[in-house]
Amino acid sequence: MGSLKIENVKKAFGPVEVLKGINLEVTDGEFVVFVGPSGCGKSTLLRVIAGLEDSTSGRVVIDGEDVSVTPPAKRGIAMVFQTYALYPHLTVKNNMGLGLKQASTPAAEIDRRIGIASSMLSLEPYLERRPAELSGGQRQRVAIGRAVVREPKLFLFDEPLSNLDAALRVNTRLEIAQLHRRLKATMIYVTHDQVEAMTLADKIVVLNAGKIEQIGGPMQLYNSPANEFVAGFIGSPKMNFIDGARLGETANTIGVRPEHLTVDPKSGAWKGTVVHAEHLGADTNLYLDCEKAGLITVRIFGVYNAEPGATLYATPDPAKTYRFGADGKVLK
Ligand SMILES: Nc1ncnc2c1ncn2[C@@H]1O[C@H](COP(=O)(O)OP(=O)(O)OP(=O)(O)O)[C@@H](O)[C@H]1O
Repeated sequence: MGSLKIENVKKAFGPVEVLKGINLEVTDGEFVVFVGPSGCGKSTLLRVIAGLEDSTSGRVVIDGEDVSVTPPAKRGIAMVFQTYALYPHLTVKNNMGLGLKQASTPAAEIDRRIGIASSMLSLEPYLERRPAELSGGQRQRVAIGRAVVREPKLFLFDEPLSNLDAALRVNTRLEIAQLHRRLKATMIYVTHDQVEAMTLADKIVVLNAGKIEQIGGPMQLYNSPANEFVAGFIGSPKMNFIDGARLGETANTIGVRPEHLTVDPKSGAWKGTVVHAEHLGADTNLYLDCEKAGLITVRIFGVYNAEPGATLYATPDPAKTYRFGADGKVLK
């Protein structure tokens, strides 16, 4: 079991309040991702759940038990850090087993659990190596393995892929997704990368300046963002925001995703000039400077040849256009 309830958690460092009243429920087996820009408080929230940081007020409840003042080691959690935090002088096997040994787990049980975890994470060939003899990706798998053997109620991941190169990040992301499916464990994962959030999460918590902007499944946030912040944060390239007044609209801002615009050289809603074309192979990002809408991004599936300076018309899909009020909230 591994449910979590966060009740009105606030955290201040001196006069600065970095968590401004967080409420959240995580059910057993869920994969929840905290995402938001740098400094929004996601790591602090994770550290409060882990007990590495005391909240200023509010409660953390794990499996129905208030653990707000319980020391980290007694909360039934295991944390995986960005920096791996492995002991350099210990072998992979001993790094993975150390926590269990310290908790006086019988040696046969430690071996059994290391066997299962190392097989899941393809670490069997490296058990006798030391961290310095491993690649970054392998080290992170050891850090994940060390969490797995503890059979925690909650797995906490703090930007675990940030130190890996792009290809390894994709591989390790896939491994974490498969691990979650196999273990059916509750996982809480912090990242500033919206792609990681979209690909891993059952539920995404979008944080901004110490507050939750929206909670929802990846597609819910993509299709029905509650406000301009979430609309701009989820999705890549970012949603285009256009001043409503420029388009003769009553809404303060009009939002349209680059993939929900089409282009035509002869006619369309917004006449523009090609500023730049990015050829990504599978698709093309066009940057258009439009008379009405200003500088916008259009994403076209496949290859599209457009010379800078050429005239193109962009047309938004009206069914996929968002309207925002002056307070940034989406208008229904
Ligand atoms: N120990 C501390 N003392 C004072 N301020 C802190 C401390 N830890 C974090 N902060 C501040 O709290 C805010 C939130 O930090 P936090 O690390 O939670 O953000 P984050 O969303 O995880 O950002 P990042 O993605 O950059 O890691 C930041 O402004 C940070 O400077």
